[in-house]
Amino acid sequence: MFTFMQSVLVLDFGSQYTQLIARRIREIGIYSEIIPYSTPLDTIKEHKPGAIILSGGPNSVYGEDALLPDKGIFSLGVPILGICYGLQVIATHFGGEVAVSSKQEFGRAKILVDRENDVAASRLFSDIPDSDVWMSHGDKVVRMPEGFSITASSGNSEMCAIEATGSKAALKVYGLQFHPEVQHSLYGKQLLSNFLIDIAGLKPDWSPKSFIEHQIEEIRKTAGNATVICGISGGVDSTVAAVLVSKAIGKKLHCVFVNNGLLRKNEGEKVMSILKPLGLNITMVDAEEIFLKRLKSVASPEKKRKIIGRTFIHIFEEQIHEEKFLVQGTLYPDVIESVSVKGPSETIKSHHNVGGLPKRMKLKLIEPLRELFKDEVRAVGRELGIDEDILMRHPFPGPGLAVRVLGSLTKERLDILRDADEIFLEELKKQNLYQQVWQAFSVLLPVQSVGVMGDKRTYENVLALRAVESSDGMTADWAHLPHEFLSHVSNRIINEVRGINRVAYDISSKPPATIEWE
Ligand SMILES: Nc1ncnc2c1ncn2[C@@H]1O[C@H](COP(=O)(O)OP(=O)(O)OP(=O)(O)O)[C@@H](O)[C@H]1O
Ligand SMILES: O=c1[nH]c(=O)c2[nH+]cn([C@@H]3O[C@H](COP(=O)(O)O)[C@@H](O)[C@H]3O)c2[nH]1
Ligand SMILES: NC(=O)CC[C@H](N)C(=O)O
Ligand SMILES: [Mg+2]
Repeated sequence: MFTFMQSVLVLDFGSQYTQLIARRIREIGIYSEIIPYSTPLDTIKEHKPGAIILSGGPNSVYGEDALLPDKGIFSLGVPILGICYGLQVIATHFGGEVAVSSKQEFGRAKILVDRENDVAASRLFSDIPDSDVWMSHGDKVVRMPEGFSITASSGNSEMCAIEATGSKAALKVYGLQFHPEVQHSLYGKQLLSNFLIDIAGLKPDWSPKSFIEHQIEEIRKTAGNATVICGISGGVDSTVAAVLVSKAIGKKLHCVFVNNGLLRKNEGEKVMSILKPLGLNITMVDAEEIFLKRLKSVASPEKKRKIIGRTFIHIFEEQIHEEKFLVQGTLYPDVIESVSVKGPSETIKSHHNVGGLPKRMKLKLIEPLRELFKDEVRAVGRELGIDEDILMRHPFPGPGLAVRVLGSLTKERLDILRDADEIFLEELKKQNLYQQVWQAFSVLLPVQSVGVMGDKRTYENVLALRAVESSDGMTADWAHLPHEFLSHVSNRIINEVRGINRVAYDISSKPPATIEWE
């Protein structure tokens, strides 16, 4: 939590767009943080927010399952903007009424901005024309709260934008039925900027540089003189986290790179050599034998993940001497997935190698990137002077090739996959396609097929190639790689890799598929 930067708190009522709100705010250059809607007033006050945004959400304010924030937020004197469900919370709090609408509104709608002599009646709408916005609601305000005015309407909801005016104007409370955070709301970002900069008076001073300076200060305060351990994988997140922490505490940071036998071809040496110029204090631990021994004959994807998670812990434990803190490259989407609206009880996904780690080892966490998205982490990495070759690497999951050799693992099958995957990645780089996809890899299927090679019948493995386009890994589309390219890769793999006689290309999107196969 930053207390030294002007921040915006987004109270999460469970909207699918909550992350987008936080992101747009940071694009405007202002630091923002998402917290559960039920956060107590005292905690909210500790954040010293410069503005508060109430997100949308699936519930209805008049229903039994209505989610309501601490009422005290309306007396803090901090400007508040409610979006969709957030607007409905505001309307009912101030004595208005919300009811189910006879016409639901999903998708595009046009708003008419209330104006006097061509000037928007509300500062929120200054320089915003009548324009398209994105709606997603089934309820609407049917009676205005007293002291509020309508500042924009749409065909279906007359009270589409409202705000406290007259004697209540000093409250600085605003509500929007539509979603300014989605791209389809054409002037949405301008509107958020009007709220944050003009109305709340916040300064756009969030940048990778200011982020780094503040983090270094925070990390020094947290770690004091203690030594700190960091699991480093050669991936973007742990590398940026490690460099940032080492800038703060220097050689007191001890990085551990585990070769779990599930890495890509020559990855161990590659990682050690690309990390070398960073001057970090890194120990490479060769744990291939123990990982493969424990994974022997295990075919269930969940069992594999659990064994890998536990074994990572085991290896880290062996490396611990006097360390008190553990650095992790946790990113914002991970945090959001594990802090749901109903609080920590509803964890959606626990990361393979972090789950049990802190509690069991009594290590305290340092997670400097937990507010950022991947592209923001890359921007921070760039500011830290980390090489593009590291920053633009595709994500690689901790369980590695174990979840890409489907079914039982053997070293032989891992090696077949490694050889094929190297050809795929090498060709992507050669043809300048590597940077055009979000992630690309190969999967060895537990299926054999008949082929003919040199007039001889073969009965060998099938390999699937996977390449996806995505912005955060939460949703993804299969990458439409050129047919010529796929044909060339397929040819090379079948000719050069013993044990594969057929190559398939995965054309499933996420959802309903996932990016990895296991
Ligand atoms: N081989 C490894 N050795 C040590 N730590 C690891 C290893 N693989 C993963 N980790 C730890 O697990 C964390 C989560 O892995 P994850 O793959 O999400 O992140 P990353 O590898 O840092 O970045 P990227 O998502 O770009 O691959 C890492 O930040 C790192 O701390
Ligand atoms: O560090 C990780 N530990 C894991 O257990 C894990 N599982 C999936 N992934 C990566 O997350 C993204 C989304 O993957 P899925 O669509 O397969 O869930 C993709 O980028 C996957 O590679 C993982 N990363
Ligand atoms: N997207 C939302 O916030 C929806 C709010 C409320 N449940 C409605 O349907 O109007
Ligand atoms: Mg990784």
